[in-house]
Amino acid sequence: MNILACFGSGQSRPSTTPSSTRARRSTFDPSKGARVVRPGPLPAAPPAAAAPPRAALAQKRPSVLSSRPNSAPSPSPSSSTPARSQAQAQVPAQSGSQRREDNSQAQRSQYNKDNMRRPSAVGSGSYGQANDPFACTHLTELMPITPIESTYRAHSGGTLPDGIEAPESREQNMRRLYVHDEDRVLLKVVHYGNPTSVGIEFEEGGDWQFKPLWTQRAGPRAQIYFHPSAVKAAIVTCGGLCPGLNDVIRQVVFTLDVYGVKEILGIQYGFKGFVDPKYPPVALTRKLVSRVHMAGGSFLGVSRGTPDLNDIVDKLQDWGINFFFIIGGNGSHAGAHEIYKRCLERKMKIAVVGIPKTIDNDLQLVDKTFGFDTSVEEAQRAINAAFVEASSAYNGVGIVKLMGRQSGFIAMYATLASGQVDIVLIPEVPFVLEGEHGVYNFMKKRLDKNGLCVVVIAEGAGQELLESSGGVDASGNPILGDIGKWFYSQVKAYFGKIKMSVDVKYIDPTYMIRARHCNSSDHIICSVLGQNAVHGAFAGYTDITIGLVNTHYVFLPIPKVIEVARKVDPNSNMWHRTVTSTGQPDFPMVPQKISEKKAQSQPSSPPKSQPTSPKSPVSGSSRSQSPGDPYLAGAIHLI
Ligand SMILES: Nc1ncnc2c1ncn2[C@@H]1O[C@H](COP(=O)(O)OP(=O)(O)O)[C@@H](O)[C@H]1O
Ligand SMILES: O=P(O)(O)OC[C@H]1O[C@](O)(COP(=O)(O)O)[C@@H](O)[C@@H]1O
Repeated sequence: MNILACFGSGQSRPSTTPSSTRARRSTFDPSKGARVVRPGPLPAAPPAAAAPPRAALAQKRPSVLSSRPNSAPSPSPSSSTPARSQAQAQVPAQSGSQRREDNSQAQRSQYNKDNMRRPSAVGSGSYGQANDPFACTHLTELMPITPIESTYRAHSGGTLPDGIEAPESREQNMRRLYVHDEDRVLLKVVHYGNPTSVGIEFEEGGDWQFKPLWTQRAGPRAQIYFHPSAVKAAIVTCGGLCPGLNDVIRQVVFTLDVYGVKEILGIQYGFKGFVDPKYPPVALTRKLVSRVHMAGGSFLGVSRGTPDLNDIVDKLQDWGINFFFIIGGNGSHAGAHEIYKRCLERKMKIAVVGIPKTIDNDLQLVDKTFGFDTSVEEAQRAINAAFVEASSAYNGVGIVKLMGRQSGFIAMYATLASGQVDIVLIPEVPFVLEGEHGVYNFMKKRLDKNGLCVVVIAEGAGQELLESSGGVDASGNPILGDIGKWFYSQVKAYFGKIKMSVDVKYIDPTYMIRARHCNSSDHIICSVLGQNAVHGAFAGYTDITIGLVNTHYVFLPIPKVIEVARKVDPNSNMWHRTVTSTGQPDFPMVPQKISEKKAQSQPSSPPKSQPTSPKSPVSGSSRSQSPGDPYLAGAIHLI
């Protein structure tokens, strides 16, 4: 691939990795870790040698407050002086820059004291607990490192020259630039009032009590664990395309540049770029990436397929990489986690940071992934075209197939957004086509009533109806049968059989929705994710990814987000809203009358501590996922 294809001809070609760096194999040397450039001004870190091993911390994490070496010291109980006067009181005759630093420290301490909320103030739950599932791995748990004062200066773009005293207001601003390591974001914000509440999730054992789960707030820290001049970063984009990839790369590069990092490598064509000598890494600069966000795709290239991860780790070591940013989905994050573990075995001081990319939005825990909004927006164009065609034709039927191999988020959101869809079919909600309660019959009803019918079908829907190849792609993802084309031919056959004249149009915008550049909302998400990935690495975290949780950006441990791919919950409010909007009924696989159902099993009150299946006679879409009662709600609806 011509790496500059998307920039036009006026730019110079990026240089490839210098051979000298390729030849050098770096080994971890604690003494050459982070260099302290300005001793003193920040709260002292605990002695490096005292850093407990990771395993011990995982077992015994008494409090996040004390487990992080860069936690600010607890403020003295007697100190109640306002930040400014306290800071002034502590400053003897000093140089301007020294005084500025001490002021800054005192103000930060006071600020922390004033603003610190202990677990008791925010409720119990995961915060600071020994088994906190969202505690992120910090490099100091793995090896001794001494932090330094952050070089990130978002306000000024650089430090003031020595001898020039900053105005007080600037110091105050700086104090507010950093996120404290103890800041947390609540993961689940709904406190369910009853076990039948829609969307409720049950813990093991059927516990539905509200348990606060806290995630770690992302953002720049006052102390960093790598000196920018010692950082060599690598960025890779893996998996399928997604709008916004270039935006994320751009912001990672910009933010590294603001910290002062000079060496940034772009790995070409995903993980393959580590092992294919035809595509060596390219040197990335602020100038080179400044306009890449205007184009879709990834200017570095993407790929699927799994090269030997040891080869990748060899290359990271050979090239001296100590920041590794992986922009990818579930598969890439699984790879990132494996790479982190292998780096750990080799005692490499490296921050492995993921940035979730999945157009399917199928990543656990986060509000949404970047590019998803854009794909939903682009899908509107296809749905609208289907609607226009259908509404202008005699008995017009428009069918749109949308991406979503194993989850129907794009189809669901695009349907809700468009307001032009009669039926949406997704992988998570099985359906029957034939019969009184099947899809075809409902299509006929809509045609009889409105003269048109628009159907959105996710590519992973109804796979059980098709002959699948059973194969997998290079990354191990299942290769699906083409449900869109198949459904199109079946619809034509059905209406032919019942001798009803229909005009069926089929639109498959699959690659159009992910090949475009992103919309404004995604530009913003990409920017903040990219920036926070760099903040996370400098803050010393590893094996983390960045997510948007309840509108806040957080660091999440990679293992938590890849436990299982996210799917549309048919018991969720959002699915109910969607079918309320389309007006479609359930298309149950095994339609049964409620009387038959009752005869089969005498329902008793649910066993203690077991979820009660929520039933919604209105939408009929609230399907219990418990095996004994699969479609009771659908049966109620049909009566
Ligand atoms: N379980 C896994 N362990 C290690 N690496 C994986 C795993 N699954 C996928 N990968 C790697 O991640 C890359 C992207 O995975 P893929 O499934 O294609 O996309 P995505 O990351 O979007 O899910 C692949 O090139 C492959 O090398
Ligand atoms: O044809 P390709 O490039 O394998 O991509 C198609 C697949 O990628 C997806 O978009 C998911 O990929 P990502 O999770 O990597 O974004 C699926 O919806 C779709 O089946």
